[in-house]
Amino acid sequence: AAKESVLNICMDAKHHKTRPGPEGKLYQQCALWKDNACCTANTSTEAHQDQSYLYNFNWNHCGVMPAKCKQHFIQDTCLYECSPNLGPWIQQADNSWRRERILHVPLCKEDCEQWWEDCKDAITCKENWHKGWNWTAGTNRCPRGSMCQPFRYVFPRPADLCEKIWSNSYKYTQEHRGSGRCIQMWFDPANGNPNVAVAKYYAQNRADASPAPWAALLLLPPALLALF
Ligand SMILES: Nc1nc(=O)c2nc(CNc3ccc(C(=O)N[C@@H](CCC(=O)O)C(=O)O)cc3)cnc2[nH]1
Repeated sequence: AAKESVLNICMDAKHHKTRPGPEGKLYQQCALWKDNACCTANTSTEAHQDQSYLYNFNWNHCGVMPAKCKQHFIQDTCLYECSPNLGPWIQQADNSWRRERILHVPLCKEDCEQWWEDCKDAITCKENWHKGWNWTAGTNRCPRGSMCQPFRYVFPRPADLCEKIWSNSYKYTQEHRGSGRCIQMWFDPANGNPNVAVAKYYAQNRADASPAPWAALLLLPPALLALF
């Protein structure tokens, strides 16, 4: 049976609403989620700021991030903050700033590859952007000993970028946009939100949603097991 409880929910994190709902207007790249969102209008605006109050996170820690790369980080922020379709991948988190996180969200191949393509010449000093920064100035700066290098050295393949940058929030997949088997960071809202069906699919087919056949053995009385 479908795990209905993971459909149409918001994670318990820093800026998420308690439950999803319509927002009327969401800012620019986050507008795709306006009919049903986990973010407020305010969060959607902040997602577009270079130094937003969301996490005081600085994209420009190794010089200015090119606009064509930054649009993917904005889109990632919109998906992370606004999507009500990430329920099947919500897990407990061990961070001070959130109680829940997303883990292994199957990202469409094209979305990951375009992100990498548009960012391969951008510069960073870290592979995991969640941890290990120097925050003494109030925003993230490169820690001592970490070198500013092009993304293509820090993240040799698209999968390295999509998976490692946010502690495995995403899983790189071979699934294509429109297949109904992967989450899209970008979509045309005129055709509805394609991630609704993807969440439904994975809610029904998750490994941990139905017991493995061998689990039935646990139900055998111990005495009967002793006979074998
Ligand atoms: N897809 C996606 N998944 C995410 O989990 C995600 N998370 C953020 C939030 N980003 C950040 C980055 C750094 C810190 C931070 O304060 N890091 C500290 C450690 C804090 C702690 O874990 O207690 C550091 O050491 O740098 C917080 C949130 C933004 N976009 C995301 N996008």
